[in-house]
Amino acid sequence: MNQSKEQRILNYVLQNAVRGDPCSVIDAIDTYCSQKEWAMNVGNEKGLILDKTVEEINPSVALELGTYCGYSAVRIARLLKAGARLLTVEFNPEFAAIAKQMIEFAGVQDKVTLIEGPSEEIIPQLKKKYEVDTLDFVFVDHWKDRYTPDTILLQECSLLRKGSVLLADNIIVPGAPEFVNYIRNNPRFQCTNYPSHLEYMKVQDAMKKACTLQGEHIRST
Ligand SMILES: CCNc1ncnc2c1ncn2[C@@H]1O[C@H](/C=C/CNC(=O)c2cc(-c3ccc(F)cc3)cc(O)c2O)[C@@H](O)[C@H]1O
Ligand SMILES: [Mg+2]
Repeated sequence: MNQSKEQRILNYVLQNAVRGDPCSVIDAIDTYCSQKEWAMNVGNEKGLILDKTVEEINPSVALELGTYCGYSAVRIARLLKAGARLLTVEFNPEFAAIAKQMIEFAGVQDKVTLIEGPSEEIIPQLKKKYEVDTLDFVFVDHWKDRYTPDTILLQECSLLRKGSVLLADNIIVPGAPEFVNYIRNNPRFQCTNYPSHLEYMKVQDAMKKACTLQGEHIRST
């Protein structure tokens, strides 16, 4: 059976990157996906916005929704301080298997917990099963119509505290209009827009950062 695109990306990394060097893995994926086959990794331009956000927050506990091949998991994990961890959620078993190998080859497996399953099932398990108190940082990059329900679910599960930061990819392309509407009109979040370009393309895209202004829904007395 012929290989999947994701398998070809992994093979290119295994043959062209340096084991244990996350930057070489990131560069290899960007090289392959800009020269050979486009793929929906956050890419290097939006990746720099992701890097700066992670460095600014310096999270102890980070969550990623939509691992895909593990590109942004490696990008985030390489910046985490000792003892900090990234939980990344992926429900496609083939992509999860690719991402697992990508994360291990990059040498960041000690910082990354790859959880296979749908976010709507995993998020309610984070506190008890994955020993999460609250999340310092969440990178949202899964199905675009799931950004809003999962942001609501994170709040319902008391996983966001004052100061928790969400960073959402693809605000323009493919777009997440419902999420933009939800987050913009929600007094509990302070938003910042980061115009950029679609990975590997000269097409406008953007990321949106949403900072939580208050954690648990404080009942107004
Ligand atoms: C069901 C919701 N819960 C989920 N739980 C766990 N994993 C999930 C979930 N949804 C989706 N996933 C996984 O996340 C990934 C999906 C990401 C969706 N992303 C996009 O569609 C996307 C698409 C584009 C794009 C842009 C322009 C185009 F012309 C074509 C595509 C660019 C991007 O940066 C994107 O992120 C997959 O690995 C999928 O298996
Ligand atoms: Mg994306």
